[in-house]
Amino acid sequence: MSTEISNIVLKTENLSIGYRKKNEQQIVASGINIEVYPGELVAVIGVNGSGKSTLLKTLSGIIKSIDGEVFIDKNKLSNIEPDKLSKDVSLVLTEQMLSKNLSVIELVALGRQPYTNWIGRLTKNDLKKIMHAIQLVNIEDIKNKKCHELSDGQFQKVLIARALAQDTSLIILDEPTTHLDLYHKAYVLKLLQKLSKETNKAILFASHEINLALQLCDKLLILKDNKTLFGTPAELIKTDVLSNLFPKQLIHFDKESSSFKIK
Ligand SMILES: Nc1ncnc2c1ncn2[C@@H]1O[C@H](COP(=O)(O)OP(=O)(O)OP(=O)(O)O)[C@@H](O)[C@H]1O
Repeated sequence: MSTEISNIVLKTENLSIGYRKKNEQQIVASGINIEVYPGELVAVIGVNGSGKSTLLKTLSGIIKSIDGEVFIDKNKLSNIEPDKLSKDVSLVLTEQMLSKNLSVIELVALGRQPYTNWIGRLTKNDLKKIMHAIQLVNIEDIKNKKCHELSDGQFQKVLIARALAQDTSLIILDEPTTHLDLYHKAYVLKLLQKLSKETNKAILFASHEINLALQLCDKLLILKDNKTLFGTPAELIKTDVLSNLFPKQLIHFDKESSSFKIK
């Protein structure tokens, strides 16, 4: 086994995702085979309803897969205890059920929950990790503000800092650029790219920002009509998957500029 293979953070084998209702199965996507290594930034791309959120929920253990396997740090996801999983994977969801009455530093500190004792006392090491996470996303100037005082872009950075404070090898984010303007979309995705390289964490996110993802990500997973394709931007551009992603009468993929254009 090569060193690279032995370092794999996330791997899926013939994964099928979807929902079970009584005796019925609704398969959303199948044949998902991905491999994500430390320091890689990976985007999950697909039209509305293609299964991006379902996949992220499956990879983070919120819902069970229909078939196939997920491995996190080479352990079968189904065998990982919840306590251990919260030290392996951090999850950033768009609609956070969090009290926005918390200050920024208090919210980032929640990332240390898997490590603190039952009264939640923070050790010196916890405080060090919290301050380091705040520095990494460059939010020192707002650390004492209440979360309800923040813009959507600032709040997204705080959620990313909380995931960093959780100190997991894998960070999963569901649509981290929702509600952001073009500058802040690019800023947040560029920040994720920088963090993946600086911290050597694997970062996987679902997004509709395909042009940005093609420029910034190491690999992309495309979900389309229950099928999936995984590869580097260069590999995917060589195939027809991008040209066929949207109805051609409105949007086409320009191979020369590696971006989507409106007709
Ligand atoms: N709890 C659920 N039970 C049954 N089916 C669901 C459930 N949640 C989602 N679905 C269905 O699964 C499919 C994929 O939904 P999902 O939310 O994963 O797509 P998505 O790619 O994240 O969409 P969007 O881009 O709109 O956020 C859709 O057909 C949706 O209706």
